[in-house]
Amino acid sequence: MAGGLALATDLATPFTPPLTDVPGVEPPAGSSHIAPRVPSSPGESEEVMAETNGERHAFQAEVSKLLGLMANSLYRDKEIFLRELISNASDACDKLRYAAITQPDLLGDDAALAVTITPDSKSGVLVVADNGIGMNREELIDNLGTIARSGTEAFVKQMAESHGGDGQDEQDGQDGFAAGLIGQFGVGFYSCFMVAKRVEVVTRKPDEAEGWRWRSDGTGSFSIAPEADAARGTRIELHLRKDDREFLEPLRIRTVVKAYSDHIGLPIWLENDSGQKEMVNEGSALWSRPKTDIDEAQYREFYHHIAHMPGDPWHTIHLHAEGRIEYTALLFVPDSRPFDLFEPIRQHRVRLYVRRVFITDECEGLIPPYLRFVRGVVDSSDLALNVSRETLQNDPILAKIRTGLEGLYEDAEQKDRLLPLVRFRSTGGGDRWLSLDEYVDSMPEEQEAIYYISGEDPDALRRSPQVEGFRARGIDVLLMADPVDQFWLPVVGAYKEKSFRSVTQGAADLDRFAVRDEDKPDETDAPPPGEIDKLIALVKLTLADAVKDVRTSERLTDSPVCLVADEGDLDMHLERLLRQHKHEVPAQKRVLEINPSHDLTRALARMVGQKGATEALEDAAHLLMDQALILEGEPVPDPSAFTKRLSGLISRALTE
Ligand SMILES: Nc1ncnc2c1ncn2[C@@H]1O[C@H](COP(=O)(O)OP(=O)(O)OP(=O)(O)O)[C@@H](O)[C@H]1O
Repeated sequence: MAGGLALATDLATPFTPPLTDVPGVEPPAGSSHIAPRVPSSPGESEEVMAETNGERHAFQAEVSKLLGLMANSLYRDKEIFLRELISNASDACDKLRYAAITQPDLLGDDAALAVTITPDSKSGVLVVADNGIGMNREELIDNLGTIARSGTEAFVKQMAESHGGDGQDEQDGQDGFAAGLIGQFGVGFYSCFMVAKRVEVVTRKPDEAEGWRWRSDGTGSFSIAPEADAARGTRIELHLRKDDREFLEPLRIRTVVKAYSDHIGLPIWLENDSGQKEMVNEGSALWSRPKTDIDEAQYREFYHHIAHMPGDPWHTIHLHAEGRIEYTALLFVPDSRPFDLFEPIRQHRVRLYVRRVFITDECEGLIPPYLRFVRGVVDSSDLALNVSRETLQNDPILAKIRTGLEGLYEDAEQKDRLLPLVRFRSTGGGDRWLSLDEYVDSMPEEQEAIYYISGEDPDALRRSPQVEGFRARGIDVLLMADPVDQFWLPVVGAYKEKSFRSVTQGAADLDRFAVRDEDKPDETDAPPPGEIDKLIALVKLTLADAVKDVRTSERLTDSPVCLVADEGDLDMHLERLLRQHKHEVPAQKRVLEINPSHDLTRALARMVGQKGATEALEDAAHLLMDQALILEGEPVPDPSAFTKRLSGLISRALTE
């Protein structure tokens, strides 16, 4: 999937060269901006070419790929294209309504913002029009030529990551994967190519005299030309394919609007041939309706509209706060992890409205960063409509709303309420998810800390050498396998006065816990303690700068060695995580711990001081270190030396 990977990394870059910049396409004489005819496929492309005398632009490569997918889609819920167009139209009206707060002239004598759907069965054209904010030439190129939309970007990324990247199997319709995702994510404007062989967009901004017409047949390029007499807003004309003309039937349109767009807070009109209009949606913002009037399907649709997430809401919170301040919040907890959870800006995605007028979806501080997976809207009756987006963060009313949102949305002060809700797996708990209370209640009396081990894979963590000694003493260790664990643990520090302690860091302090009988080492064969100390000294000398220290271990029962971080040093898993995220981390030296009861250690200890054993012991010291690295999933620094030493050791053992 070579193409797929490139696709995933390039998505954020808007790239829409005029076709004159595309290699192999010569501009016509005397013109630098009027692009030539594009080598086109027969049929519809020819038709567009003949009509068009505007500039021609190539779609960003990812868009072309997406369009190919759309055009060949066997996706049965094609109707979602209408949801996407209505959603865009409604956003465009929201934007104009907001702009008109400070510039009322923008609305002129057309203040009734609405979406109008007009089917024309004779020409086979379906029009979805709004009288919203419109687009100028540059916006048209940026918005309808590249992928800038977060949801669509995530869709293409998933497609690229899960497949061969050329999208071929999806295009063949053999695979339900992409089709499923189209419905879940919604792929915005481009989804109209599922039903249209050609799309024309006529648009004008409220404060500009010049309008524009964008056209494309969805096969690699689009054209843009000035349009005289364009009405304010945006009018999308879909030249439907023969097989998709069902979307011209009023009954079909009504049903689709009702199913997907009923919650939209402005009227959606259906206009018939004789110009009569009927409103086909409820027309009031969903969150402003009483809870009892809303069913689950409506909440679900609103979630899809607002969240651009696959799946359904896992939990819905709809609250009207009354009293000193009034606001409504409709918030959703998604049922899967949002794709942008680890973006560095940690921006939340809750939209702020003031009395049904959309203000911003970037209101810093409305939701704390750690709850940025929450989706939804907050609508306040108390904020001033002309509140500036820049000063919002310091607004005292907003501060009250912030604390009022279920009370959970305050940072550190809320940790005592949040921590009891968190569940963990543990070394002793099998598949069970433990609460911290359960863990603390079952701790042996002498245990003072909550032990945990962090890494990527819970099963691998269970098998880690560092937990052996804890298991042997009946001490449960929590498995922290989520990357985010590394970040909250140092901040939270303790629960019910028991500090969190990594078992891969610092001294284990296990001698006050009794080892279970079945795990007790056989002491009959143990070398005198002095010999182990000599071995430790030899290993330390041999490994020199490669380790911070070498010491005997209490943590190990079955494995001969393990690595741990020294007290106060960076946790080994956190170090790896930071490196993966391209953070500069100074090289950390680790402590090598050796199991004094292991047969191998005992055998080596007995060799110390024997004549001619030094070379074999030095090889063994390196091999012990390499083993410990392998157990940590770390690369061995010198693989060829490792192989040589190992082969030497095996052949010596075999020939002796
Ligand atoms: N009817 C419209 N009026 C004005 N601008 C529009 C309209 N339709 C689309 N656009 C512009 O085109 C952009 C791309 O639209 P698309 O549907 O592909 O994604 P999107 O709506 O931006 O996605 P998201 O809702 O995640 O932001 C929009 O962000 C908007 O700027």
